[in-house]
Amino acid sequence: MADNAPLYLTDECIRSNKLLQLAKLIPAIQNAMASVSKNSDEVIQPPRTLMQIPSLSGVLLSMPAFSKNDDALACKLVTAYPGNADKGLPSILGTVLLFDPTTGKVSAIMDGTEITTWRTAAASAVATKYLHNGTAVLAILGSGTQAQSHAETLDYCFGFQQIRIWNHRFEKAQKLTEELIEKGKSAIAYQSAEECVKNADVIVTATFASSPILRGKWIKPGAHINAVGAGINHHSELDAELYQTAHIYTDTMASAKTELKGLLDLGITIQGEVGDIINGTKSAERERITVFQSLGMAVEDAVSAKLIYDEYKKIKKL
Ligand SMILES: NC(=O)C1=CN([C@@H]2O[C@H](COP(=O)(O)OP(=O)(O)OC[C@H]3O[C@@H](n4cnc5c(N)ncnc54)[C@H](OP(=O)(O)O)[C@@H]3O)[C@@H](O)[C@H]2O)C=CC1
Ligand SMILES: O=C(O)C1=NCCCC1
Repeated sequence: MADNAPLYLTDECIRSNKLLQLAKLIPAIQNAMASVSKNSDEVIQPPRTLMQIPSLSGVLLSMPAFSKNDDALACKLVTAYPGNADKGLPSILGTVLLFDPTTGKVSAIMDGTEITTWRTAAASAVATKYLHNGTAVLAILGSGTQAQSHAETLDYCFGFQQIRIWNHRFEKAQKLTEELIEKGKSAIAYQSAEECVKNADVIVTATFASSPILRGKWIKPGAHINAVGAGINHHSELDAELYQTAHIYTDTMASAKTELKGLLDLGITIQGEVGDIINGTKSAERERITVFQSLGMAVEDAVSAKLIYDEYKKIKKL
């Protein structure tokens, strides 16, 4: 490889060299979320393009962003193909181009699945920190990649007494539960979503469900929900009653205007961005049911890619 050729970092390289560590990732994502909500030029992040391919049940998103504080300029191209599991592939596949911000030259090309997996869970951890009202019981609906990264990341941050897992196919809930138990966590698989979330403090929905899997009437007052999954829409996993009664925050209102149009058209109010709470420009009502409606932001990918690049150069002494 020529000296000035871009680095190529695969998901396996990122994993095996531990290039993306929660201890650094979570603060970086928190700063990025805060910056997005400041009226400044710290972050440039146009609304992403989201191209549906209905005949193949797939989606292709293009996500560019610049973070001045992190000196990170990147663009992620990412696909979501819910049917990929049958083909032995992750549902979410991505590639991130990281640029030298001063010249625009590509410095690294990275697989984007690890980045997407962990930065999404890190964003939920930040939202949970600012919106939750108790962290004894975590309930996760779904048992795929995001369910696993959320179990590990939220437990890393809050040390839950119990992690409950439900999946529409029970065997998969059992499998993730066993994996978590092997890692020393106190995990239980549930056959019923209602039983799984009963009295839970923090709930995660991370599925491709296109009709509600979580109902407002099942949830205790003050519970916090990280709604991560995007089936046909980003807001299909929770029922209308929940959206009508909860205080809802998102990561970026700029994307919410189009991607959550279905909710807004129902007259549902989005209180603001999690960054507003981090910045102290809005205050959370933790005693209410709160929802972090996660959309996913390009700047999260940019700062994650920069962390990986810097860590790789450090360990390889480049
Ligand atoms: N907000 C964000 O930033 C991001 C959001 N996402 C979204 O998170 C969700 C999960 O992604 P990921 O974990 O990578 O995907 P996986 O394919 O790894 O997991 C998907 C999970 O959803 C379950 N599932 C699939 N179809 C249905 C259904 N109709 N009803 C209920 N459950 C269903 C699967 O169960 P089984 O395998 O048994 O079918 C599995 O547990 C997706 O919607 C994805 O688009 C992903 C990345 C970033
Ligand atoms: O990377 C993201 O952000 C994604 N959001 C929605 C689903 C696909 C990936």
